[in-house]
Amino acid sequence: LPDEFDWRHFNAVTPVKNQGLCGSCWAFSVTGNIEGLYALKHKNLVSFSEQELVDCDTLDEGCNGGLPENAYKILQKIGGLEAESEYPYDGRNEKCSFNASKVTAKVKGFVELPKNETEIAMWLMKHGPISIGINANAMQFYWGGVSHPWKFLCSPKSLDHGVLIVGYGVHTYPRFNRTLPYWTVKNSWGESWGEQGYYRVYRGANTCGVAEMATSAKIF
Ligand SMILES: CCC[C@@H](/C=C/S(=O)(=O)c1ccccc1)NC(=O)[C@H](Cc1ccccc1)NC(=O)N1CCC(N2CCOCC2)CC1
Repeated sequence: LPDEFDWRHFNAVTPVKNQGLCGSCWAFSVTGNIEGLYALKHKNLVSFSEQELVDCDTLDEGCNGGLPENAYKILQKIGGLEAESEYPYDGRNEKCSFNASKVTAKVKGFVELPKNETEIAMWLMKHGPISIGINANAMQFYWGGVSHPWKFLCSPKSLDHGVLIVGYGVHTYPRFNRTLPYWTVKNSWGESWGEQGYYRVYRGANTCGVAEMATSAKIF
């Protein structure tokens, strides 16, 4: 396993987005995963529609929450995702205006990854960015660096946010002769949050439950 890897270096990640005052983090986690898969398979980075999921995913609850696995199931059923440009984001629950003829990314299923961070890193390198559930407790007061909260402050079993792993690396603190392995996580709270919209969290201890619900779509 190389020391670090980052899909942003391979044009497989769109710019950081902002979900606004809508609990649609789960939809951004899914579009980020499919954007990566699509970019790698079709050599074309397309921004995909979260609003389609908010409005049309009847298994989930739009701005009131959802789960990536439900989204993959619905996308497989209706056909797939339209581009952001075809179905732009409004950040509120609206009537579904899905148009099957405008589907760009066709979804054929999904996979649940093993709850093992080494296997997740290997899968990431081979296939692309991964949707995860995470406990966001340590994200609300995050200002940068490698987040490594104590377990009792960020239970791996209390997942409440959907985000996207785009890479991993090791941060060295030469002064203390310490190295901290981390995941690079794309959030959907805008570019002014965290490290230009990104969150680095300790890798190797299932911190905040990063390995609890790692999933990916399968696309044509
Ligand atoms: C009100 C919904 C808030 C939203 C994210 C909002 S948020 O703004 O990103 C944020 C997150 C954390 C702290 C502060 C702010 N959270 C979700 O959508 C989270 C995301 C998540 C949780 C666990 C694993 C993976 C992903 N999901 C959820 O909130 N839910 C999961 C699905 C559940 N449904 C119940 C009925 O049957 C169908 C499923 C509803 C609650």
